[in-house]
Amino acid sequence: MTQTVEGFSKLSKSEKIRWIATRFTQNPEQTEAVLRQYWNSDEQLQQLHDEFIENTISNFYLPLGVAPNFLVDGKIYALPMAIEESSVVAAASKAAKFWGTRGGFHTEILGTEKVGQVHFRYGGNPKKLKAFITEIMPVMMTDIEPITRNMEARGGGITGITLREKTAELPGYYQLHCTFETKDAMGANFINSCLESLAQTLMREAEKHPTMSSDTPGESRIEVLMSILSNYVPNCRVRAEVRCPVAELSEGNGMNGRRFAERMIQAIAVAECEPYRAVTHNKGVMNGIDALVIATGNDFRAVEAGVHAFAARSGQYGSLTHASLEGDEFRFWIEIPLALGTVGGLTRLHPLVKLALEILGNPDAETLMRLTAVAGLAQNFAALRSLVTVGIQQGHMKMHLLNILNQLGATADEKTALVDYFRKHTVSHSAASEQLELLRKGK
Ligand SMILES: CC(C)(COP(=O)([O-])OP(=O)([O-])OC[C@H]1O[C@@H](n2cnc3c(N)ncnc32)[C@H](O)[C@@H]1OP(=O)([O-])[O-])[C@@H](O)C(=O)NCCC(=O)NCCSC(=O)C[C@@](C)(O)CC(=O)[O-]
Ligand SMILES: NC(=O)C1=CN([C@@H]2O[C@H](COP(=O)(O)OP(=O)(O)OC[C@H]3O[C@@H](n4cnc5c(N)ncnc54)[C@H](O)[C@@H]3O)[C@@H](O)[C@H]2O)C=CC1
Repeated sequence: MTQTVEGFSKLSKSEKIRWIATRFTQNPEQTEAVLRQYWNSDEQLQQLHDEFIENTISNFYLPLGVAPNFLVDGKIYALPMAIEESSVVAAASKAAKFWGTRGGFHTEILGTEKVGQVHFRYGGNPKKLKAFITEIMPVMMTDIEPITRNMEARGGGITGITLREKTAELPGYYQLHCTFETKDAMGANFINSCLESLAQTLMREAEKHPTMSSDTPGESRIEVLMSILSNYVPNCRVRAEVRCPVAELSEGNGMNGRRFAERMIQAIAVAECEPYRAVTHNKGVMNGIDALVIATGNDFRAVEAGVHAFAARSGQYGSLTHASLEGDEFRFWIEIPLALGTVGGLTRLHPLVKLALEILGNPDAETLMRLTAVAGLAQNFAALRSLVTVGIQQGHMKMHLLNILNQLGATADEKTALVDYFRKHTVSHSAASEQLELLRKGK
């Protein structure tokens, strides 16, 4: 049976499922049953989900958890988190509880500037190009006005357009480097529409212009390659911080507060100079960030790409979080670029996203940036706190126990008994398997 297909996109949903099930799975009836099991019983709702993407055959569930007790800038929040990994929500909750009694999290928006670029080639005199761009700038702004009008009314729009010569990096390569304010939208579609308008004007005017036109009639010497936003947004940045006297750090850490603070700072110093550690350190930060980004219907690929580029901005990939100990005061903070939206994309469409935003008090984009940075900082604090004290496995495996028992096919009663047993014993896959066997043998 052939495993390639022409016109798959034109098949009905049932036909797509049948085609996939019969060609790629052992038991097509069971495959169809599993896929249908995850359909929503409300047909309209299912259709909404089907239409989010293309070739939809089912829904892919992720658990939605909630981490309560986040005191951020004097206000209490419960953070909705969509994530598949056990212990992340518990860790965030524990960190929130800890800092809630120590003044909470303090945040600051350091900028909201988004970026997009028109990449083009030009083989002529750079001075002539500069003069030409200056000359056509008013035309560009007039042409783009229908796209920017509404955003400007909200206080946003294009904030800058500069010609950048990049011929040292790549022969003939120039760009229009543009900056934007997109208010409560992440802004990808707005920015891309603006850039494509700028590119069209650039090409059109170059064809007409005596110094820019090529020898071939109807062609210009400027050739636009592509127009696209950048997901690197170092000036759309937020800072979140916690601080307290070292004496207040000892609680629950099993060690003197100053020693704990010093070990935290050392752990960050390791992540600053050792990329193998920095990647895992930042993965822990992203546990919190991605979970909130996904729950609020934002683009986690965009956030991930931008954050890691920022972590490598010095040329060496390093820690996203930082800590200091000045006198008796311990400070722990994160500075992170985040282009997020509370309008646009799926934010007003997906019922669970709408609910997640409601739980957060229907924040504007800046507030969501603040809360997301806090989620990353809290997560990193929880992970480092475990790492520099008892180790990660104790808490993580405690949370992972139910997954292990489910994998082993434990019944509800067996799970209750073994959760109780492992309150006082170290969890591992083999220990869980052994104890389940003993339980079943009645020992
Ligand atoms: C896992 C804990 C929280 C246990 O911590 P614990 O001290 O055993 O928890 P506890 O039972 O004493 O409870 C204290 C609080 O923790 C929370 N908590 C506790 N249990 C639950 C639960 N079942 N459900 C929800 N919340 C829970 C909750 O806030 C609770 O307060 P309460 O609700 O009772 O008032 C702790 O050990 C911890 O924070 N560990 C860190 C876990 C972690 O970072 N996981 C991420 C996955 S590992 C990874 O991917 C990243 C990493 C580690 O590699 C990054 C890096 O290397 O930097
Ligand atoms: N490289 C990337 O990151 C790319 C991402 N995308 C996708 O684009 C989507 C995000 O694009 P957006 O333009 O944000 O969404 P969108 O296209 O849904 O537009 C948001 C629109 O909402 C309107 N709006 C209403 N109230 C507003 C307010 N208070 N502030 C700002 N705008 C307001 C504006 O017209 C704005 O353009 C995401 O789904 C993302 O995955 C698309 C292309 C590339």
